Amino acid sequence: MTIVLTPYWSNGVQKLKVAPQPPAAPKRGLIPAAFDRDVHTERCLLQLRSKDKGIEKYIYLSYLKNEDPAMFYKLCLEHMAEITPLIYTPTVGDACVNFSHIFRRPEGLYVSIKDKGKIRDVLQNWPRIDEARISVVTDGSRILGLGDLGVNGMGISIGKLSLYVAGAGIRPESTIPICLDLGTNTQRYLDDPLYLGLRQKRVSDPEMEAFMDEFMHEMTATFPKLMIQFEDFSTDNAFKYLERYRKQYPVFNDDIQGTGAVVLSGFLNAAKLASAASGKPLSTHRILFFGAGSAGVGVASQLMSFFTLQGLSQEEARRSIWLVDSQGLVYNARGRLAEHKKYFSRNDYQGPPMTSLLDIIDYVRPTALLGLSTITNAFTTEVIEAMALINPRPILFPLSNPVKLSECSFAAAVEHTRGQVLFASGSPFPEQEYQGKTLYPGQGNNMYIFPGLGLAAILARVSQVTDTMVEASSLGLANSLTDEERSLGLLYPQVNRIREISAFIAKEVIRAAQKSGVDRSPDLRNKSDAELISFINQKMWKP
Ligand SMILES: NC(=O)C1=CN([C@@H]2O[C@H](COP(=O)(O)OP(=O)(O)OC[C@H]3O[C@@H](n4cnc5c(N)ncnc54)[C@H](OP(=O)(O)O)[C@@H]3O)[C@@H](O)[C@H]2O)C=CC1
Ligand SMILES: CC(=O)C(=O)O
Ligand SMILES: [Mg+2]
Repeated sequence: MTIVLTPYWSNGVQKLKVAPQPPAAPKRGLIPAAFDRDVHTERCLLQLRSKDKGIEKYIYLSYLKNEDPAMFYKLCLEHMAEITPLIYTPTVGDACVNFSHIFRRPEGLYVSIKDKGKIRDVLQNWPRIDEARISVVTDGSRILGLGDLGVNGMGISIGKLSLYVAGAGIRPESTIPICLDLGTNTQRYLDDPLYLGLRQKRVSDPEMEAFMDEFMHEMTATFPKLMIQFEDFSTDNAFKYLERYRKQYPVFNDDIQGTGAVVLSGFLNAAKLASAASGKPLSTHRILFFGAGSAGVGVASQLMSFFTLQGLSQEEARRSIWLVDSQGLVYNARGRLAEHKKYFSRNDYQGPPMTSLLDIIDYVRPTALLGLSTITNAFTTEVIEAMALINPRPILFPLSNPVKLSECSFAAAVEHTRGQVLFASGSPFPEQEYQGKTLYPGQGNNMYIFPGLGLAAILARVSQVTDTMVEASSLGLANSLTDEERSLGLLYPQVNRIREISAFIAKEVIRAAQKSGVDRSPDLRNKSDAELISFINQKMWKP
């Protein structure tokens, strides 16, 4: 099927034309004599590879996506490991920072505080209302670890949705990237004549709240079959709006829940290998979080709820987790704490503030150190060596994005643990040779989770996203490692299998939705697992 998108900014007419199958042959003279679609795939790849800089490759791929979406997604699927870092982290970080400068043409929906009171009118301008199934919504206030990028955050919604299409076969015309323009507190953007957003500071909390209530209400009224992913909201708002809407609308927060799921999955696979080396069971793990924001606390909560399922009491599970923030170890006697840190705040430490990560490691003696802090190279040589001294196979997950903010590189982790590290990072690192052996880094990034989770939510037409669905996505991912991948010591499956993995995750999530009673596709209940997988595969859009 050929999809022809009429440029909707050109004449105010917004429509999608779906050409009948098979597409009409091109008119004579409009295509060169030797043009061949397969050869053209190679041509596009060569053009992409001829560019030196990541950002140039990003711009080329954006152009390709707009001009020839089928070719763009074909390249994504056939060269997933090469292209994902260009359309997503780390390159999407550069693209967002420079979004107003590299901007070519509008893509997605911009809803601003000036639209308050008439948000429905704005949403109704979307050209593909009936097809809309999934939206990634950001307010640009915490894009990756890069801070408040204002309306430039649109790049992250676009990037995540490209992965929905490539990774789970969501139809391209069913996706809506949205950036809410509520101002920005980043002065250099306010001063930049090319900046594309409103030139005002961020609105107050009550103003944002009223805006968000109207926005969510109108989204559901306009797009009744839409699933919403909240992305890269600043910490307080990430927690606040997830809690506010999660029982009312089909919505999830990728940074809290998607990250929780992906890290639990990698942790489980790492913990098996660590336990095999130490002889200690899963219940004895001690997990230190360096970074206690939306991602850190989201992951801590996910690990904790898994531990309780494994038979630990609530208190035992809570006590296996320590948080560190910009002020050091998080503990009750330290004084006033942000709401989201309170649950994991320690009540068993009374001393003076403990700020050095080395001291904290010495005190906690963690089996796993997880970085979600945005602090580049916070896992110094000494920190990595300290972890290796305590553990035969230390678990080190520097998860901050993009790659320049990673708490350590894979090379450093391998070198300072003498090849024993169990490693996953948020952005990709190259493999390493160590003593004649190739070691592979894991990529602990929510991109393994949200495509399958979102696809399941769409197919089962869920009314809400439950904790059990998120957990099912995590266990589905953990269980999708093949024997070959396990024998290579991988913690996550190879990304070129993403569609197969997404289908498996989607099946698990649909089953969890059915158990929770939040599904609204009764037909899927009668399908066997094999039938369900085959149904999911058949529903995936293929370029
Ligand atoms: N791999 C993945 O899939 C994902 C990765 N991430 C990455 O995680 C990172 C954090 O995201 P998020 O949690 O939303 O951001 P937040 O801003 O909510 O959290 C950052 C945390 O790091 C802490 N921190 C800052 N400076 C230091 C320091 N010097 N020492 C110790 N802790 C410090 C902050 O402390 P304080 O609370 O005191 O300010 C805060 O707790 C980002 O880089 C993001 O890209 C996020 C989601 C998914
Ligand atoms: C991966 C992701 O969601 C983040 O870094 O924010
Ligand atoms: Mg994010």
